[in-house]
Amino acid sequence: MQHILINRQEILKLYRPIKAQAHKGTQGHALVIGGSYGKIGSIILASKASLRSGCGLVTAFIPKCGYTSVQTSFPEAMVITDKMEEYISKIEFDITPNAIAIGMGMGQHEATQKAFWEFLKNNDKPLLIDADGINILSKNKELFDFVPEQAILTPHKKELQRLIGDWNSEEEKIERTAELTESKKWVIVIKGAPTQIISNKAIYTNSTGNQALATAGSGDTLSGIIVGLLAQGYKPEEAAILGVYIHGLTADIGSKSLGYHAFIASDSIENLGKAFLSLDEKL
Ligand SMILES: NC(=O)C1=CN([C@@H]2O[C@H](COP(=O)(O)OP(=O)(O)OC[C@H]3O[C@@H](n4cnc5c(N)ncnc54)[C@H](O)[C@@H]3O)[C@@H](O)[C@H]2O)[C@@H](O)CC1
Ligand SMILES: Nc1ncnc2c1ncn2[C@@H]1O[C@H](COP(=O)(O)OP(=O)(O)O)[C@@H](O)[C@H]1O
Ligand SMILES: [Mg+2]
Repeated sequence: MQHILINRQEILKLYRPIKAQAHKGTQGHALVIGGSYGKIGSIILASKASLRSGCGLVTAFIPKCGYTSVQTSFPEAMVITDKMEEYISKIEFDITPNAIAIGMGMGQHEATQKAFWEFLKNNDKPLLIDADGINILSKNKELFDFVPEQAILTPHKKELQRLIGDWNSEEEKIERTAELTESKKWVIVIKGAPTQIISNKAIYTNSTGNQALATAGSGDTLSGIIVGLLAQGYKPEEAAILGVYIHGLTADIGSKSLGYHAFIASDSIENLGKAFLSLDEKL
């Protein structure tokens, strides 16, 4: 397996500045699906992060109870609601997104699991699966066959354990994740310190980020950044690599003034501008 360090030099090979002639219609439309009663914030963070990563439009698909909070806290987002108040029961939409992220804050209600299954069967868009999307997959391994090649999965340690079972060493963890990646042709982002991405017989280790990210919603924000890049047409592996690097940079930049204690996931979103600008700087 090839080992690659994700550093500025590697990132500049794949980062594309936004063209002067761009408009919201050319920048891509991200759809963020998830949330449940008490966890609508995850979708606010993810959808904000996607728009602040350069995509042109974002739609949030959430249960009804989240409608006012998303529209109020983030007026730039469009919202489609499920017919149920507190959880997602059927994923239907009349838009044509360029990429979809699903699972953040979604919960695992029986009806949500069914809706997720139906969604997987019908979806043909570039896809990121996080949090409860991964948890539902882990409980129903027969669903693996409906997850398309090139899907990005973003488990943290516990979610990865649910997905592949426990491991006895770091080597075994990487080996088993690589086997899964290889057999399904997925891109797996193993979140942690550092985050590692396994894709197409290579392992990419990120060089940005710090303990400021050890805070609620950091992963939801990362999912939003990656789906925003996917919607702009980055290939899944590129979107995962660039997304993880930029997410880490927001913490490296933000923690200089906030420190590690006070930094929260919204500060990642606040610092996305500086993070992207740093890629345009000539060093
Ligand atoms: N504001 C919101 O709406 C939030 C919603 N969230 C959602 O809440 C749901 C539950 O997610 P959780 O991840 O909290 O629950 P999980 O039960 O999946 O994971 C939490 C456990 O994993 C452990 N863990 C996580 N990362 C680890 C690492 N790198 N190394 C070792 N252990 C690690 C934690 O210590 C904890 O015991 C998800 O759907 C998530 O998206 C969370 O993102 C928190 C914020
Ligand atoms: N000590 C750390 N150093 C670097 N990155 C970290 C650290 N702790 C957490 N992170 C990052 O923060 C994110 C946490 O994701 P996750 O656990 O899914 O959060 P949540 O579900 O609350 O949104 C991951 O991207 C992870 O790599
Ligand atoms: Mg998470």
